[in-house]
Amino acid sequence: MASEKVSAWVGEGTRESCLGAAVRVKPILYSYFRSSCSWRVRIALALKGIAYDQVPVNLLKDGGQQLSAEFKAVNPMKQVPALKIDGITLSQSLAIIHYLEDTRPNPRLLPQDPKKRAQVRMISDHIASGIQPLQNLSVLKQMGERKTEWAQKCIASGFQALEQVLQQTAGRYCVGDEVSMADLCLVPQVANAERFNVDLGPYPTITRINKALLELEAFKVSHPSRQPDTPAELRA
Ligand SMILES: O=C(O)/C=C\C(=O)CC(=O)CC(=O)O
Repeated sequence: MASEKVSAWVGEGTRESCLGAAVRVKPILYSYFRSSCSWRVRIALALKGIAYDQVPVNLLKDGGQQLSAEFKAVNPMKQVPALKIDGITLSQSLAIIHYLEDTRPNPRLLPQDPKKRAQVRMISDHIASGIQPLQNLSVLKQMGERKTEWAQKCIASGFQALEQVLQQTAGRYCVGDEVSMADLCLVPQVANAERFNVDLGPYPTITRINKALLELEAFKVSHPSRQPDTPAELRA
């Protein structure tokens, strides 16, 4: 955390102007460049054209800045992302994305058709609850030398199911031809798979959709290689 950003840690979503009226201030995203859950939210903010400030929280430095008393005051769950917006602080990436969808509906990230909507939520939950938490930093720390093998196993098993599901739901993207919340979950999870050297050969649909999504500007600007806290050696 850069010292000039400290004020952001205690800032509210709104401030009083000199005339006393509440003025909407830019949302503040607490993020870590390589956190897949933070990336989901960065994509949503980019797609919806929401300007925001970023406060980097380094998950490795100082024993993990997310565990500091300072950050715990922002998010008692001690995880990124957290988003200060409209006077409240939200955490949990899917809850944040749902709030953005409810308050800033364009472009929509959930299809109108109830069946497609359910499929988007099904895929999002499968990744956000069924894959990513099993290979999260806190779990991998417990796995010691088996860390990579464990991460590969969890991701591969989740991707086997996902590949089958996508063969039924996908068009150009995860569900039909519209970018949805499911796509915001897919791309960061594929990046984690690549990081842990998971063989993506058995998942042609996942690979094809990931490639198509990475061509979109919102996925590019939010990419871990282009964040304020991306180390020089990992910059694009
Ligand atoms: O630089 C690091 O190694 C620390 C943490 C991460 O990558 C983020 C995660 O915990 C994994 C994830 O978002 O799925």
